[in-house]
Amino acid sequence: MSDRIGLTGIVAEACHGVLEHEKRAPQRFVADIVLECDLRRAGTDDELASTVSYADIAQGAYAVLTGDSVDLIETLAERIAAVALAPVAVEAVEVTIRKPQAPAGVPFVDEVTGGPFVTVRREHDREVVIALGANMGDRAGTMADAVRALTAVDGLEVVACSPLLETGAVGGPEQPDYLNAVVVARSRLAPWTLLDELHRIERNHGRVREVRWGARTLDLDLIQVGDSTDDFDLRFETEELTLPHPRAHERAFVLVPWSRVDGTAQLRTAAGSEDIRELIDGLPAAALDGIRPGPAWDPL
Ligand SMILES: Nc1ncnc2c1ncn2[C@@H]1O[C@H](COP(=O)(O)OP(=O)(O)OP(=O)(O)O)[C@@H](O)[C@H]1O
Ligand SMILES: Nc1nc2c(c(=O)[nH]1)N=C(CO)CN2
Repeated sequence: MSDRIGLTGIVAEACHGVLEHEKRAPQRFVADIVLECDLRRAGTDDELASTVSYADIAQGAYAVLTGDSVDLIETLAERIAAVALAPVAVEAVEVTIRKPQAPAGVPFVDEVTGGPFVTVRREHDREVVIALGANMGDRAGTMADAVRALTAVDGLEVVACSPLLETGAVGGPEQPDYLNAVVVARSRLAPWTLLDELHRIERNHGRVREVRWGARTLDLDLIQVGDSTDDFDLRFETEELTLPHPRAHERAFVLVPWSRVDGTAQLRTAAGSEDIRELIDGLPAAALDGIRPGPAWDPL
């Protein structure tokens, strides 16, 4: 993503360094931070929640610079990168730490821009679970095309894909059976950017939204974003996007293919993290009745 938010020249006097006297006599440290994020949404809705508060990042970085004394500017850069990467909108960060008064045995050009520096770049790599469904047209062909389209999304790396399962339609009007599958991927993208990509792929496959839960050429749902160790980006509730998907826990056509691609997966429900195998075991027998193997495929 080429959109960026920058903070240059955050300056603090602090006691970081390897040498004994650096631990006692404060010297200057300067941090420059570049956040890579998709700013299209914020540019349209004018909402702070769609972007990152640069003041929060600046204060977080300053707290690291003035916090615990460390030996290396690498450590400062790593800690500030972790702070800057935390907001859900941020895809990647670049952090530069300068030490313009460093005791290096040589003069530097000035006391702000000279001296040694380190730059680190870190990007998000969150697990993403995507459910696919189709019950109109060439279902298997469309599903395979959709997986290929997912592999072509910049910032999304498809890791594994479940077998195709044939499932009876749940809810909505009378309609043909579905093919369903689940893809597990990793991504640096913000969840709303991912949703935009899913909608684009749906549109390219003739998806129209007329009847709720009606028949469709292709349906791509974002089931969950983030790993179980994350705690800042797992839950997301806006008008256009709810994460984890609010109906995933009760849908055999999502849970069963997901369990085929990741048998130990957990879904974060309102009740906490739940083993998807336990969720499947808790479904009424009727929910599992209509699920059977679909055609063989190898879309990756
Ligand atoms: N986690 C999510 N994944 C996909 N769409 C979501 C999600 N959360 C909210 N939505 C919103 O739901 C809207 C309707 O999506 P869609 O047409 O795929 O619904 P559906 O498949 O008929 O029903 P369901 O939402 O029960 O799966 C989308 O426009 C999207 O903005
Ligand atoms: N079997 C099956 N039933 C559904 C499906 C689906 O993918 N498979 N999707 C729905 C809305 O997303 C509603 N009902």
